[in-house]
Amino acid sequence: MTDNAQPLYRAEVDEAGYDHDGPIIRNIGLSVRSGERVGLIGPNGAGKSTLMKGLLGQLPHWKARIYWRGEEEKQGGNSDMSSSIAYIPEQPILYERMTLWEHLVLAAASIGLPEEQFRERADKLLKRFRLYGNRHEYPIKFSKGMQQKTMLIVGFLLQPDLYLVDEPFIGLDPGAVLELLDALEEERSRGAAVLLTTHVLDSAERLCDRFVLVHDGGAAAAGTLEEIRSAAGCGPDARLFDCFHRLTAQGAEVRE
Ligand SMILES: Nc1ncnc2c1ncn2[C@@H]1O[C@H](COP(=O)(O)OP(=O)(O)OP(=O)(O)O)[C@@H](O)[C@H]1O
Repeated sequence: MTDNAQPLYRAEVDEAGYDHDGPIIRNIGLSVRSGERVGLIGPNGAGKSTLMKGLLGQLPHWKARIYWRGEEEKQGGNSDMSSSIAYIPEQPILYERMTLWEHLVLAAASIGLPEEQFRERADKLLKRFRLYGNRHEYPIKFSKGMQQKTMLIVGFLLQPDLYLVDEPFIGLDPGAVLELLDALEEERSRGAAVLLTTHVLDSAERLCDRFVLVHDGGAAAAGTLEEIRSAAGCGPDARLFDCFHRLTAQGAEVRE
């Protein structure tokens, strides 16, 4: 590790899965600092979504320690962690009888966002993701990409300290991907941290400061692109894509 700043968020996961018999995830450690973007990458079925579900408290079997600003999170504790995290899911979660604008009003109310700030942020995001003209329509009737953008707008509206984002690039057109990368860059400048899962390795390489490569439920490598290259035995110009293929063919386990 080159940076000694304390992580905003750290998870040390011993075991995670859907029942006690066969954990899907074993021994993965990951951390995110303020202003940092960390990519969870790995082949289909490696365990990325399972890990994300665990971090969100949605798994039946979860043996892990979570630290927020250096303090271990205890169940029933009164830390500000949960109100400081926004989750942007891959499968949109939408209310059937609410317009896009009403989704935004509800999200803003959940964090007590003042009216003026709400309108300013909402208008900017709706224009940025080209849904301003659709704001009084029902997202349940939107295309998949428009629904994905709706989830992004709701997440960005909240301006949390940490974003957990599942497969943000799938379903977006190239213009929307560029807007997403720009929006994430702006959030980084504000100091927000991002932990995302993705298969889109060229966008991940462009965006992320560090990576955790999940393979067979463990971490096959973790670190900056340079560290991933070295773990994969790749040269200094190797793309993340090439390292990914080398490492998923090898399968050594590490703990960050
Ligand atoms: N609800 C579930 N119940 C039991 N097993 C599950 C469930 N969801 C996923 N799994 C299993 O957990 C393993 C990891 O799946 P997971 O969805 O976490 O992979 P992933 O890395 O996100 O894959 P992908 O890139 O294909 O989305 C797979 O073997 C899968 O069959």
